[in-house]
Order: sequence, then C-alpha cells, then structure tokens
Amino acid sequence: MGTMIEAHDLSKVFRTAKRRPGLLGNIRSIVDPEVRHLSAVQDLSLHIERGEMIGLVGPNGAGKSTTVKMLTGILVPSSGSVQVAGLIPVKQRRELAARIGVVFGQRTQLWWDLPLIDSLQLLRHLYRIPEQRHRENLQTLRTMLDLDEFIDTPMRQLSLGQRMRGDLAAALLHEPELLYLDEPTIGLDVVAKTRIREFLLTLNAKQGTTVLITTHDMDDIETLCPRMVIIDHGRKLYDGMVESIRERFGGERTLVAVLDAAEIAIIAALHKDPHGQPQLPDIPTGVHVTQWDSPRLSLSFGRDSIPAHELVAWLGARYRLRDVTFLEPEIEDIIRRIYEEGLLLQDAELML
Ligand SMILES: Nc1ncnc2c1ncn2[C@@H]1O[C@H](COP(=O)(O)OP(=O)(O)OP(=O)(O)O)[C@@H](O)[C@H]1O
Repeated sequence: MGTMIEAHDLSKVFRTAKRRPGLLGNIRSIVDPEVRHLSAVQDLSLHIERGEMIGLVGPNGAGKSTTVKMLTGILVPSSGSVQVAGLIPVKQRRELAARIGVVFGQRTQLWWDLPLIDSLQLLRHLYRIPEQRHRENLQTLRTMLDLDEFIDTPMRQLSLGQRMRGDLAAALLHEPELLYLDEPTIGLDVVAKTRIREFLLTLNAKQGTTVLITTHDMDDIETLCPRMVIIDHGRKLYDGMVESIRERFGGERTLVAVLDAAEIAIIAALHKDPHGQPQLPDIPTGVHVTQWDSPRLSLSFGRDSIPAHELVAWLGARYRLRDVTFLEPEIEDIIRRIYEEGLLLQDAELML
C-alpha cells in the first residue's frame, strides 16, 4: 500500500481587512486597516493510505476546500507540514499536478465552446501524455463513462451528468494516483448519481486510484467511502470508519418484529405495563417495546445491552416470529448530532 497523504498539524489563517462603517470609517480602513484573522483550518493531521476512498465532510465554511487547496499546493499552509504522493505540494506543485486529478462538481475544467473530444485531445499536450498511452486511456474512459453519444458536442450543450462524465474523463486521462472530487454528484438525478458512483468504485477497485471526496451528500459517503473525516470550524471532529460512527453515536437500535396476530392479541390482553400499555413478559434488560402495532412490534435496545442476534433468538424461542428487520439511524442524522452536540474527536477515538 504505502502512504498517499500525510499531514501534521496543518493550519491556515486568512488575514482579511475589516471595513469600518461610514465614510470616515471607510477612509480610515484604507489608511489604517484593521486586520482580522480567520482560522479556516486548525491543527489538522491526516494519514491516507494509497488506494483508500475517503470522504471529507463538514458544514459550509468548515474548512474542506481550504484543506484540499493546501493538499494540491494552491494555498500555502500557515503552519504544519504536508506531503502528497511523497511531494511537498507548494514546492512541487507541477510534479504533483502530473500525479493528481481534480474534479469540481460545480464548475467544469474544460473548454466551454469546444466539443468534449477536442478538450480531451488538447489535454494530451497539457499533461504531455505519450500519444499511445493517451489513445489507450481515452478509449478506456470512453467505454467506462459511455462518452460516445455526446463526445462531439460542445461542453456548453451537455447536461450536468454528461458534463460530470466528461470532467471525470479529463481528470483521469493522465492516470493520476490520487483523485480529488469536490461534490461530484451535486445537482444530478438518481440515475446519473448511481452511474458516477459505480464508475468511481470500479476505478478504485481496478486501478487502485486513491479518491478523496468532499461532499454534503451522505449517500455518496455510504456508497463510496469506508472511512470519513468530519471537520467543523477547521478542526477534525471524527476520523474513522463510517460504520463505526453508527455504533458510537447512533444511539439505540430498533428491531421490528412481525409476530403472529392471534398470539400477540393474547399477550396484549394478559400483560400490561403500569401505564396500561401491552408489554412482552420477561423482556431482556435494556430492551423496550416502542411501538405495539399488532402483529408488528418495534423494540429499541442499546448497542451494549444485548447483541442483535440474541434478541432475535429470544423472540424466536418464545413467539412465532414471522419476520425481523433492523432500522439503523441515518448517517446524516448522526452527523447532525455530532455537529450540534459538538462531540469531540477524543470521544470518537475511544471506539476506534
Ligand atoms: N481566500 C479566503 N480569504 C478569507 N477567508 C477565506 C478564504 N477562503 C476561505 N475563507 C474562509 O475560511 C473558512 C473555511 O472556508 P472553506 O471554503 O474551506 O469551507 P468549506 O468547508 O469548503 O465550505 P463549503 O462547504 O461551503 O464549500 C470560511 O469561513 C471561509 O469564509
């Protein structure tokens, strides 16, 4: 494998001039500017292995773009160190550019008035790709992204989904080791989103391309990224597996059991809690019936109180169990809780 990105205590402080109100204030601001410091990224450490697909998540203004700009060498960090593919981005920006690809979902990198194929041909010279390699890569990408139906159309006439496919091809023609994607599925319909996600999964699996995605779409994260980094106010709140986040911050789990209606009616008549609500007798500690909608019962249980399979076995041993399903909390809701409750990385690390 090997390391693709290694950042230590990376910080970026922007200096902005603050305007004073009124005409006199305006004049004073020009002569004697009041400088404000904004910490966009603070002490961010990051280790990404080659071949990983990792999501960078955070609310607007969290510092995601600033981080990516430091990783590509566009912005000089205020402090800390960073290496990408063994290179120092700001010092070796040109070498790095030959080894990474960048796609912004909100704007195309390609020539607006040119047919897509012309842009893809021009990029051969820009990246100095040998002709034979360019021809082979172009053919592979044409097939994988199904570009032929619109490859002769100018970019300005393409749909958003087609444009994204064109942009991806352009970013991958020189076979980068690392691909940065900024909101790759923004504004796309479900079919186009699925297509882009499937392409990225294939690219990662077949070519081992490392992919770093910034997105607000939690479906992107759940489908593509085993690992995610959450940042807020420039600080890392969480760095770990997407699946673990449910276990640590997901609260109670819910099991929905479908039982036998006649059997359930008898239990409901015989067993009531102090509030007169029907109850399952001898229910394991930590398990609660949250909804009694015969023959369907919802049981909530703490992740630490009983393993899911034991709860299913307990039900199966006592009742005629017709069906079970588990309802997992949405990652999106969990992340909202993490922002709102300001849960800290130290907490998150306890469960990693
Ligand atoms: N060139 C700049 N000069 C001054 N402040 C900046 C500059 N670029 C970004 N900022 C500020 O730094 C903070 C982080 O911005 P950044 O663009 O990195 O956030 P983001 O997580 O990418 O947000 P979004 O999801 O909205 O794209 C914000 O408060 C932003 O206003």
